[in-house]
Order: sequence, then structure tokens, then C-alpha cells
Amino acid sequence: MSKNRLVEFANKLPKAELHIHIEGSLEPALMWRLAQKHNITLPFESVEAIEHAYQFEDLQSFLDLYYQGADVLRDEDDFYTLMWSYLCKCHEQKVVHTEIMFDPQTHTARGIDFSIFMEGFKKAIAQAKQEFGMSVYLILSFLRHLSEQSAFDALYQAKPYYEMIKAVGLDSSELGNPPEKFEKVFAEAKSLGFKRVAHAGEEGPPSYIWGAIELLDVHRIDHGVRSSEDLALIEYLRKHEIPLTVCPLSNVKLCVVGSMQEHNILSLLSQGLLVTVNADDPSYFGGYLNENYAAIIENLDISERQVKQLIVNGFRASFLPDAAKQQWIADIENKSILD
Ligand code: HPA
Ligand SMILES: [Zn+2]
Repeated sequence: MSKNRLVEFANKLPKAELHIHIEGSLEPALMWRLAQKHNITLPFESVEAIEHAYQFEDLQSFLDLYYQGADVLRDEDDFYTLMWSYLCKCHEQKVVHTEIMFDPQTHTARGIDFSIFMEGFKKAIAQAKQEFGMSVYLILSFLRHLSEQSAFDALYQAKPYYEMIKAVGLDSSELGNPPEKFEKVFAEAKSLGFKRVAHAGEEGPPSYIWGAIELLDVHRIDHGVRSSEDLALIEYLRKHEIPLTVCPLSNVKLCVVGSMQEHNILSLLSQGLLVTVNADDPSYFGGYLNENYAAIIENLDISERQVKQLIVNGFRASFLPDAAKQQWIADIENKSILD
């Protein structure tokens, strides 16, 4: 089976995306346009210069640019355009369900009120539901380089929008900011009825993955690629079917792995883990969900069966109701590359 046909097959199947930061879908062209609109001077001379700056050596070197880029997002229409652009991309790439992280503290710290970004998101999401029939959930992500008190503030400021939010998450600089720092705020989020996810084992050690499971009581681990360093952890993740939302292009761009050929995604899958494929920050890392599938198909020895398994896993690991999950899974199982 040619790799091109497998890429086309993955492109056409309905997919779920579970690890995407909306601020990481800000394309250089939109960043440029919004900077002009708000009279903001960017430290770049052109859209091409922005693209050229996207060379990272680790997570922090990316985060520095990512937070700087988000500064062009100022009014409700900016947040609407950001969300609408991403949801249109989903529609183009046959992503039928998406669970999107947003970083409220990145905006409230700049004096932008919760209502500004939430109303913008709300309008775009309603439009995607209506025009594309997509399902969209939001994940409020706490920035782990800030204090737990700041996370509590974000959780409480979100109160008028709880209906729109499915889960809480934890992102930003991992090393030095272990899960235990956020144990209380995750317990509070749980008591308010939110599901929980956390970035762990991207740059941090396996002990951070254990911490996310045992102290934050997460349903999923975002990234988790360093779980391969701890056999007892692999066994636990397998037995308890705790999903990993793996982001292949992100891992290469942030030097978490040396190259795509060395990525351990198939090894984790073959050890029986509930592994999914995701884009993370598509505009910074060179592609949306289909480009992530293309990258693993082109660089790894992957079968049609494994591609289908990864796509099915996206729905299994989602927060969709069981009936909806089953419907999508049956639909995918019935499709063959020979159709
Ligand atoms: O990959 C990531 N890791 C941690 N924080 C992030 N915020 C956006 N993307 C990421
Ligand atoms: Zn992420």
C-alpha cells in the first residue's frame, strides 16, 4: 500500500482532535493583520519573518514566542476570527469533533476580560455547529508557571461560562512546575463537575505523569511520550485505559524527539496504550491534524490498521457521550482504503 494512499485515506476519515491550543492556531498572516488593526509594532518585518522565527530548541523557546504572538488578540472579533479560522480548518480536514484548550490567564493578565474571549469563541462555535454540524468542547487550561491562586482566580472568573466548558487542563512550562502545585485547584474543578486533563511527560519525567494521575485525577495525559521510560507506568496506563494525546510535529519542533523517524508513537500504540494523534499548536509547528497524520505515515512503518486505530482512539478518548463515540467508531471501522 503506497504511503500517499494511506495519507489520503487518513485525510478522508472523520477525526476527533483532543489536544489543540486555540492560541497556537494563530497563523502569522492573522497575527500580522491584527497587529496592524491595533497599531501594535511586532518585532518582525513581514509575515515571512514571523514564519522564519519559528525555530525552537525546547518548550520554553516556543512559549516565549507563543505568548508574545497572543498579544495581538485584543477584542471580541479577534477571538471570534481566531476560533472561526481553526474551525474552518477542522471542517476542511474532516475533524468532526474537537476539544480545544484556551489559556485565559494569557489574556486576563493583559487586562482582557473573560467576556471578551468567551463571547468571541461562543459565536464561532455556534456557527460551526450550525454550518458544519461539528461538536466542539472547550478546555480551560491553567498556566503552570503561574501560582495556584492565579489558577483559582481563572476558575472562578469563568463562572458565567461554565456551561461552555467541559474540562480543565494544565499547560505551559512543565519542568519545575509539577502537578502537585495544582492539586487543590483540580480538586475544586472536579467538585464543580469539570473533567480533567494535564500536560505531563512532554519535557517532564514520568513522575509528573504519575502525579497528574494520582494527584490531579486526570482523564487523559497530554503528550505523555516520556511514559516509555517507566514500565510500571506503561502497564498502569494500559490497564486503566488512560489516553495519551500525542502531538508528533510538536515533539519534533520542540526537540522532545530527535526526528520523526525516532518518534515512539507506534511503540506506545503497540504496547496497548490508548494513543491519539493531535496538532498541539498547528500554526507554530508546521501543520494541523492531517499534516500530523501525513508526517507519521511518511516517516514510520505504519499500517492501515494502525492508522484506523489511532483515529478510532481519538473518539474513544474524547469526552463525547458513549452513543456518539460508538457511531463514529462504527463509521470508521466500516471504511477501507480500497473503498
Ligand atoms: O506543548 C505545549 N506544552 C506546554 N504548554 C503549551 N502551551 C501550548 N502548547 C504547549
Ligand atoms: Zn499542548
